[in-house]
Amino acid sequence: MIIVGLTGGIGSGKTTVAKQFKSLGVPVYIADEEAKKLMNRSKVIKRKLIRLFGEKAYVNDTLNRPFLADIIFNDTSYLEKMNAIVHPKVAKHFERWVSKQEASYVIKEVAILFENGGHKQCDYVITVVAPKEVRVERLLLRDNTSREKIAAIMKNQWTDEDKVKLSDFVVENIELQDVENQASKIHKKLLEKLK
Ligand SMILES: CC(C)(COP(=O)(O)OP(=O)(O)OC[C@H]1O[C@@H](n2cnc3c(N)ncnc32)[C@H](O)[C@@H]1O)[C@@H](O)C(=O)NCCC(=O)NCCS
Ligand SMILES: Nc1ncnc2c1ncn2[C@@H]1O[C@H](COP(=O)(O)OP(=O)(O)OP(=O)(O)O)[C@@H](O)[C@H]1O
Repeated sequence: MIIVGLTGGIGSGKTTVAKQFKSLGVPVYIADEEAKKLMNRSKVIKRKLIRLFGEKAYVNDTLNRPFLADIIFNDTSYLEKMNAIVHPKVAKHFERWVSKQEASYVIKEVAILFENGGHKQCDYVITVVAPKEVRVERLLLRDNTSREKIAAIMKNQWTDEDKVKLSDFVVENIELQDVENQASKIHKKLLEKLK
């Protein structure tokens, strides 16, 4: 199966672009959503996260997101340790999901791709970009968050410039209407390449 990674910085519009591909009939795997489900479901992950972060990692058996966010986005060593627990399980889950798909290609939407070398497991990579300030404003509208938290998350992510250099396709997410056109063009190009 051909795997197309779809990445971009926080608030760039990955999920918005992923929806366009879904509406074109492409199977889409949202790694972040699946990771969170696994973190709430897998006994092994739970045990390891509690060992790493303490009992507060879960409240009423549900992942304590604000508690974890405070730690990992301010201390890279914890971010790396958490990723080492969660990401291999997500990779396995993705493999199982892929094996069940019937399509020319699948999209894997993933926030962290170049940062951990994950692009090497993709046949093509699409990066979604938007100016930093636009992304911040969108996130402030969407989430109950702060500029400080967004800045802390951005610090752990590559710049758009560096991601674009290693990407096969780039979506500039400014106007929604235009995103639709860009996604359709990329879809056609991918189908052409895969003939
Ligand atoms: C740490 C958690 C609990 C914080 O939850 P919170 O609701 O505060 O933040 P949210 O999930 O909206 O993430 C905000 C942004 O942080 C970035 N981010 C999330 N997880 C990670 C990570 N493991 N490494 C680096 N950046 C990350 C993404 O850009 C994301 O859009 C949550 O992000 C999480 O469960 N992360 C682990 C899942 C994961 O690894 N996802 C990313 C790639 S698959
Ligand atoms: N072109 C656009 N114009 C206006 N708003 C947009 C546009 N694209 C995305 N948005 C909005 O910006 C917010 C962030 O978009 P989206 O959730 O798709 O980004 P993301 O990269 O998946 O975010 P995250 O990194 O948090 O997972 C959402 O509320 C979305 O509706």
